[in-house]
Amino acid sequence: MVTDSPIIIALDYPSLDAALCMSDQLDPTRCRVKVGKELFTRSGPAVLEALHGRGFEVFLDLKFHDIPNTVASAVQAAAEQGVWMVNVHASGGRRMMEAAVQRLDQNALTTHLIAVTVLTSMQTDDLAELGIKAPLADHVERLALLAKQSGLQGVVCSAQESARIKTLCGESFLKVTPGIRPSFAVANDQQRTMGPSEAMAAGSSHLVIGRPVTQADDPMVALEAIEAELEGH
Ligand SMILES: O=c1ccn([C@@H]2O[C@H](COP(=O)(O)O)[C@@H](O)[C@H]2O)c(=O)[nH]1
Repeated sequence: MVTDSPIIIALDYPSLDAALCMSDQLDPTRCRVKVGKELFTRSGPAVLEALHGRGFEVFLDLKFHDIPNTVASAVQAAAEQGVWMVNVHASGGRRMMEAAVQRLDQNALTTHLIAVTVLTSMQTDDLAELGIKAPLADHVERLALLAKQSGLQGVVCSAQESARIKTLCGESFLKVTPGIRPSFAVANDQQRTMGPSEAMAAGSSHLVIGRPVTQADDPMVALEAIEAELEGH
């Protein structure tokens, strides 16, 4: 089932049952879902099968980061399971990203491949500790351009960087943005945040939303509030 909604709900749960309990309250015509490291490590490919069976398009957010051949094989494995989107870390470099793109092309796999720039939980000081002296926004832009030149379809970035990446990499280059925080939600461990409608106005193509919905007292009320805020975008 295909949706036009920019919303991707992060199913960060410790079991298949818990994730499916949430997904059974969601409508695949109104959002996509994201499977990350915790859920996939616990439930394996069964979760993808179960979500696909319910009609959801799935972003498999495993953020591969390894040598080119290993990443290309992992991306191929993900795509062969029918996921809508998969990702790698842009800091794995050009050869790694090109190998992943080439592997998808060689096998006629149409899964969207995007790259993580700088995690939305990080700030400039965190980069400085890693020896990266550039301002955070500059580093994000550098990695986004590298991802584009390597043939990827988009990046994971903070919505704070979406406008600049849109200018640099073009409108059709995907800007998938976690760290989305509606006014009723707390930041948790996110550092670079933005509200849903502000993020869309800034040029985000997709909004990744986890705890503001999944840990709300009533997840569906929280999701409807976000959808209402987004009406018109
Ligand atoms: O830079 C990144 C990359 C991925 N994520 C993931 O998105 C969700 C966000 O969940 P919230 O509960 O809305 O904070 C989560 O699965 C992260 O692993 C990210 O936050 N930042």
